[in-house]
Amino acid sequence: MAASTVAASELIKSMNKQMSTLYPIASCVIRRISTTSARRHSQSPLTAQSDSQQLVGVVGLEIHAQINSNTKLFSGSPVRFSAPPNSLVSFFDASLPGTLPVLNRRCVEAAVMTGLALNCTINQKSLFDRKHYFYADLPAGYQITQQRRPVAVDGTLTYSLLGGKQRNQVVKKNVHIKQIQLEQDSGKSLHDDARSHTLIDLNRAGVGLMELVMEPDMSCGEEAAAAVRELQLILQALGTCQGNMSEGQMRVDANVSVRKPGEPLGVRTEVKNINSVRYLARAIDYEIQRQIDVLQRGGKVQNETRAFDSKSGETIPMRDKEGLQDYRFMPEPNLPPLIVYEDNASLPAGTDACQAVVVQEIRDRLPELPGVKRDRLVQTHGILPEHSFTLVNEDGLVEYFEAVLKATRKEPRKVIGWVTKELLGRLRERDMSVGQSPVAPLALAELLELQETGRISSSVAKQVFQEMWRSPGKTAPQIIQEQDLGLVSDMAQLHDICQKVVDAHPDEVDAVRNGNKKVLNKLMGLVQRETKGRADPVVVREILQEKTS
Ligand SMILES: Nc1ncnc2c1ncn2[C@@H]1O[C@H](COP(=O)(O)OP(=O)(O)OP(=O)(O)O)[C@@H](O)[C@H]1O
Ligand SMILES: [Mg+2]
Ligand SMILES: [Mg+2]
Repeated sequence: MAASTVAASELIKSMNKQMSTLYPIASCVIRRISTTSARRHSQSPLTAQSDSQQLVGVVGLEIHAQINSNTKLFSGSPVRFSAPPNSLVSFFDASLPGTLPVLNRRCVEAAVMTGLALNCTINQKSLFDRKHYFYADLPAGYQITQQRRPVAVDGTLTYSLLGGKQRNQVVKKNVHIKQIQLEQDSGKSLHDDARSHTLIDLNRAGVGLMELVMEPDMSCGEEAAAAVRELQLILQALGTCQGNMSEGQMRVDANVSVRKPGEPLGVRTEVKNINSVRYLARAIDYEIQRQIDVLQRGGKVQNETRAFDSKSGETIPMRDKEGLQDYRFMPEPNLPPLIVYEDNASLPAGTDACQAVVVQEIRDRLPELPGVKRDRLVQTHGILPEHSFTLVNEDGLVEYFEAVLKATRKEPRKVIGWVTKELLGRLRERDMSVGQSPVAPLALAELLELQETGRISSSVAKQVFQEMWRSPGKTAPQIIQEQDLGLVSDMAQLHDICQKVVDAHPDEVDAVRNGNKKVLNKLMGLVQRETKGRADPVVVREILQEKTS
């Protein structure tokens, strides 16, 4: 109690001064890392070797996703990342006496939409509860959450891994979603090691979260990483959470245990607050191996909360022991049950439709989800499944690809290489988004069209693309004209160049005449060198064949 009382009183001062408050409390690890896509599924689930061969990992995740909303869950304070400390704090967020929660409809709609996208049952009536714990960054001494009856239950997340010998087979897996509950975020404690003090920032206090609780259906870090990555894409497609893990918009608690298949679940540990997909995979695999080692040495796994240390790659016990905590759950007295309606027809007479949450309206607004998008891309454009993953993984790339396709006759299977290698490769090198590409889709389409209709060779097309990248706004025809890169169409000139090459390489010509057709490619390369890649390879081959026959 003491800690939260101090936090609340000190906060008032800090709200006036717009500066952070100092408290001596437990340290807090803060990491900033970039989001990465799940790696390929190259290994089988972790298992113990030799003597206890059948011990396998069991993984269940709790994911806190920050709801993409302008204001907090129960107050009108704005939600913004990296604002000055304690500048986005209302009296309610600071838990001043006499303040009451007002539920943000946008947050409820986001949770319902997320539930629908994950095939959940939406509870027509859900309830809010108080969960008590005492940290300086939780000034009320409790968090409002949904323990007894959450807004959505019993769903499924389908995620994919790339497996098989050639790593291009899509393996689909399911993880059950136990529930999605609405709850408040806490503030942030930032430890100042030098002064042994902790700074409290309440900007995040009261921000709306969806906690998604998954059943323990996964068995290794790789699966968990793929599931979280898929969830991140789904939330981003829905717009219900921006999913930026490095900004803490998605934080994962990994519950891990090991057991022999068919036996009851083992004792779990909970690795808290992991904010990168890559670290999640590493933390889980480390934890599975650690538990196997403990059991193999005859020890027992403790039900405890752990943290992942990204430097050492290890999980380490945290000071608070989850098992000992009593949250003293109680119904939140200041909020009525949350009621949502299936459709407009089920609204009680006199209800203002604009104030109600109507499930059917939200269902009608569901966008195309990543899994559906990938299947559609493979089916309609005939591209490989792994290319559909690359496209969907990169924000805006599907739209870019399809805009190029619309404006060129080039086959999708040929366009995909340009988009995923030439374009995406360059964007990644420079850490740029698709929206920042200096080459617009129509400009790329124009270039590809010139190649498709035989006006330039494929090697020239690559040169031109490089130039378009370097000089934004310059079109392909402009560059081709300026640098005289168009195909050499003068047949007499081509014959002359080919003749020169043939005359200068009698040994190669003999080899071709003796049936070594590969040497013809060398001669073609020499002609291309002479023409700076501007000769039509089909025509050059014909001329050379004639001259070496
Ligand atoms: N033996 C187990 N091994 C691995 N995961 C487990 C095991 N038992 C439960 N889990 C997972 O642990 C998580 C439990 O989450 P839940 O929110 O229900 O409870 P909690 O962790 O006690 O609460 P809190 O929200 O306070 O962390 C679920 O994701 C579930 O799948
Ligand atoms: Mg939980
Ligand atoms: Mg938990």
